[in-house]
Amino acid sequence: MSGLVMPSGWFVGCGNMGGAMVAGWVKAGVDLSALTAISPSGRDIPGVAVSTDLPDGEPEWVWLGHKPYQVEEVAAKVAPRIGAHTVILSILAGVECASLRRLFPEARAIVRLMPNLPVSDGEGVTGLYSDDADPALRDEISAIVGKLGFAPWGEHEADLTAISTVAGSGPAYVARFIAAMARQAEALGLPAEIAQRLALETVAGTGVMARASGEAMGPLATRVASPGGSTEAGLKVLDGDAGMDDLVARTVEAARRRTEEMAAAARD
Ligand SMILES: NC(=O)C1=CN([C@@H]2O[C@H](COP(=O)(O)OP(=O)(O)OC[C@H]3O[C@@H](n4cnc5c(N)ncnc54)[C@H](OP(=O)(O)O)[C@@H]3O)[C@@H](O)[C@H]2O)C=CC1
Ligand SMILES: O=C(O)[C@@H]1CCC=N1
Repeated sequence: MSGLVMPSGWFVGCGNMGGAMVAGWVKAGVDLSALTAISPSGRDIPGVAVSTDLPDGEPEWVWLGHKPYQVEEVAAKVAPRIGAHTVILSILAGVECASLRRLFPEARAIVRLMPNLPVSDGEGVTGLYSDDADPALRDEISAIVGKLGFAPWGEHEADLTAISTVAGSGPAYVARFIAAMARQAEALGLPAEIAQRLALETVAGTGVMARASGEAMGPLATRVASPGGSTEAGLKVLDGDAGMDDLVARTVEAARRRTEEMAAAARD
């Protein structure tokens, strides 16, 4: 055990993302004995007690991990069960603090988090934001969420949109990039399994190396690309019109627009 104890409470909707957070805490040795995952299906969630209904007693922390469009329905059940000491911690994409405060008027504090899936291995990114959490609560939350990886607090609520559309969605984008690299390795004649593995190891290895050295991406790429060589020829395509920057800009903008739509839906 890490000595860290999760405050008593509920994780309401603990699916792909909530389950990844629980897995990360279990690996980090966080004591989850006071946490109950609320799962309508009652399916097993390794590392945490599961209930199909809200347990008795007033929770200290309530994590919201269901889908954003379910927030009104969930709040109708949860809000009457919380007290002035309860903290709401929401991972719902787009749903703003003001919307959560409207739905949970009694809560001690409203905290928004934007995690990503690698939290399951302590390698995640989790953006944090609150209008009303005091410094002691922020420190307590940072200690727990910091066990899942990099966990910066945003200065403005809009920072969470940036974190969501880049880091929250990021593992899906990176998965597409790895798959595209693997397809090309296969097209050049490698067996599918080797092609997949080399694409994955290339991305993972580059990340590990860059994190260890702190080297910026520009010089890193330059170290690979010999002048007049093959990488330079490849980079001219990636760096050209409608290349990587344009593709990523359009991708992130589409995610940002959808985040704004989800925020607007929850404001009603
Ligand atoms: N997936 C990701 O990478 C990220 C997701 N998020 C956010 O996390 C949230 C969940 O996404 P994700 O984990 O992918 O979705 P999932 O569908 O995997 O999980 C949602 C969970 O909600 C539970 N649920 C369904 N209906 C209700 C209800 N009425 N009351 C309580 N719980 C309910 C389900 O429980 P069961 O199946 O046990 O019945 C399900 O496991 C979303 O709000 C999303 O914006 C944020 C960052 C990244
Ligand atoms: O797709 C979504 O809406 C959420 C937000 C970031 C990752 N998944």
